[in-house]
Amino acid sequence: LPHAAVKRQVSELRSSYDFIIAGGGTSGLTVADRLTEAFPDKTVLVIEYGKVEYAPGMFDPPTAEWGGAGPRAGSFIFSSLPNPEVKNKTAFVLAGQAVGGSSCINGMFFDRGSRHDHDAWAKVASLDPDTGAVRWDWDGVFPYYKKSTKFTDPTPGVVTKYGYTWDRSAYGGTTPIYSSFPPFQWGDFHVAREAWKDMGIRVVDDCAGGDKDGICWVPTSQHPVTAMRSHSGLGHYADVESARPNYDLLVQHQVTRVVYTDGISSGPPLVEARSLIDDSMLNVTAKAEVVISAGALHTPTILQRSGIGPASFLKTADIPVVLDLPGVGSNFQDHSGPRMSWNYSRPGNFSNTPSDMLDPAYAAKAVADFNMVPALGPYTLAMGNTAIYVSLPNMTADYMAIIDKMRTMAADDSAGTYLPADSDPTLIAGYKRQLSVLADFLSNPQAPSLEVPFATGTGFVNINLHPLSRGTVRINPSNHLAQPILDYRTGSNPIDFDVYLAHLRYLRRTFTTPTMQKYGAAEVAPGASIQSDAALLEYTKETMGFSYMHPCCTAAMMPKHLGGVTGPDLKVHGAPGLRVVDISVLPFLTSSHTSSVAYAVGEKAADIIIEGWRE
Ligand SMILES: Cc1cc2nc3c(=O)[nH]c(=O)nc-3n(C[C@H](O)[C@H](O)[C@H](O)COP(=O)(O)OP(=O)(O)OC[C@H]3O[C@@H](n4cnc5c(N)ncnc54)[C@H](O)[C@@H]3O)c2cc1C
Repeated sequence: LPHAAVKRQVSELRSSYDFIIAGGGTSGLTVADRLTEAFPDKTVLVIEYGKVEYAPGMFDPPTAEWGGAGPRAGSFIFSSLPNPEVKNKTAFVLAGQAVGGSSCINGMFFDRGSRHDHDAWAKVASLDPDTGAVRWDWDGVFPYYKKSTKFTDPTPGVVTKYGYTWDRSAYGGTTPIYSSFPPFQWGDFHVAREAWKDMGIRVVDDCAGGDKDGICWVPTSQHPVTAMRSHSGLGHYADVESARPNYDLLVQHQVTRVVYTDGISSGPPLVEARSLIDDSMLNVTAKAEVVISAGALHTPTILQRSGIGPASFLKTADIPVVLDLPGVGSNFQDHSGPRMSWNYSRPGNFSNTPSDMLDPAYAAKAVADFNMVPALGPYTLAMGNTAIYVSLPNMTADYMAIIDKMRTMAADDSAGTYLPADSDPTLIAGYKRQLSVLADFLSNPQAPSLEVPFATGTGFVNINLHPLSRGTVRINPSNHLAQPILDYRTGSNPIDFDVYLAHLRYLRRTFTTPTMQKYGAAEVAPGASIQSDAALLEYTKETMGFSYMHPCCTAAMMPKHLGGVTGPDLKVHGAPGLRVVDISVLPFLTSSHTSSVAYAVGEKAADIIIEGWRE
């Protein structure tokens, strides 16, 4: 690391910093990179729980067990509370614990939110562009999606082979967070795509430009030549090109609290951290601001330990209330959905398929191919590159029954009964606002409700992009420094089950398309015998994937009277000198995987902060 200082010892730290960033993950390092670049005379300290990993590709596919349970190094591993609505099952969730955060361990699927997500986000957050408010609608965020990644065209040979399409006008960034298409697809990559075309789903050249209802090729966050994972620990730290003596990183420290020494109006707060090596504590002073970027599962823990959160909960956890902010750790969401599978009675002669990786000779060649320059072979594929995004109106003629239920719930007093019992009235008001905006959103034929990604083989992952159930992330009252308690509450709003069923009924049509029938496709799960709503509901509960590793929204950007935690400038309501910049600030999930959103939030936040401090 020739240009950036890695601080491992407390004695190496400066006596104070201009900016302190709690969490060196996807968003946090984006902000650190931009601030140190914009202000060479101001110092920035990032305090990160995990380790710094020098070698690009530390978490790349060749080091992982093929087809295994996925990466574990550099991860927080969670098991949620049992879900009463879903047979008391628990969610298995990972989050990144390394310099680079979850971008070090994610599936590298690099799609973006749709324009309708961001326009709805701005509505929920009560942002009216005509009033001069910071814009988080599509026009306000699209430039930051563009800025946040460097896209490289695939080679002509690869384009001809797989038919990749893209729209150059959706890109244009130069920062070394790479986005590219892999030089490999499994032999059956075209089957699901063709079947979906049979169903009338439109083909979109590139979904990165905001319009993503259709079949899309989705780039991978990987280097265009080496196919190595591109993550923020590289692109916004180790690979930063210019010298940055003002950019310090303290690793293996847990930010425990922010402390307002002279009361809440005395910001910026001190930052208190604990060494994970010897348990010693330290305080660091921020002269300008503190930015919390610890991700959706840990940002609320830092706030709650600091006495910033729902007063009723803080009291039960024996934490003095510094600021009653009911939204901290509320509004917890993740993508979820049941799976489907089928088999073929006349399988195509596809060369090659994932089962070839069970052949040691093929697997060894795959590793050798990946290590070539340029990289080749199956390991360049990460988790796949194709997906459909489908709206409710394009899925079922009955969609208005779902929308009407949402509108009724948003308008009457029942909404609160679907939130945790101790929810503050402001949270209920905010939830009603969300239901109302999401009802408009989901009735829009261009706004996706279902995503099916990674479609090769004989199984589908069905993602409900906009679940209505809301959970909580709270510190463990009996051990504040332990990992937080995740209460997913999946299915606590019963309308979600209507949506899962609509998705299943729609998607099972895939198996009867001419393309699938050419190979003798037959549905295995749910299976031909599972037809009634009751049977499908039972199937859904049995096979539900609770988390597609996109936890979000636990410090939502909404007004305080609607249960929000941050304003459009990412400042925590009522807490001077303190911002949250990470995936926690989303009011609700975007129609996408979330790393691109975390980068875009980081880029936009950095511009807001720079603007505020430019002399
Ligand atoms: C297994 C997995 C697969 C995924 N697959 C995809 C995918 O294919 N495509 C996609 O777009 N998205 C995917 N995601 C989601 C995406 O990567 C995340 O939403 C995004 O990276 C989150 O960014 P963030 O900045 O909010 O948090 P993170 O990047 O997680 O950063 C938070 C950082 O804070 C640190 N931290 C936590 N607590 C403290 C503390 N108290 N003190 C100091 N530091 C702390 C953590 O160690 C971490 O480095 C996946 C996520 C996971 C975990």
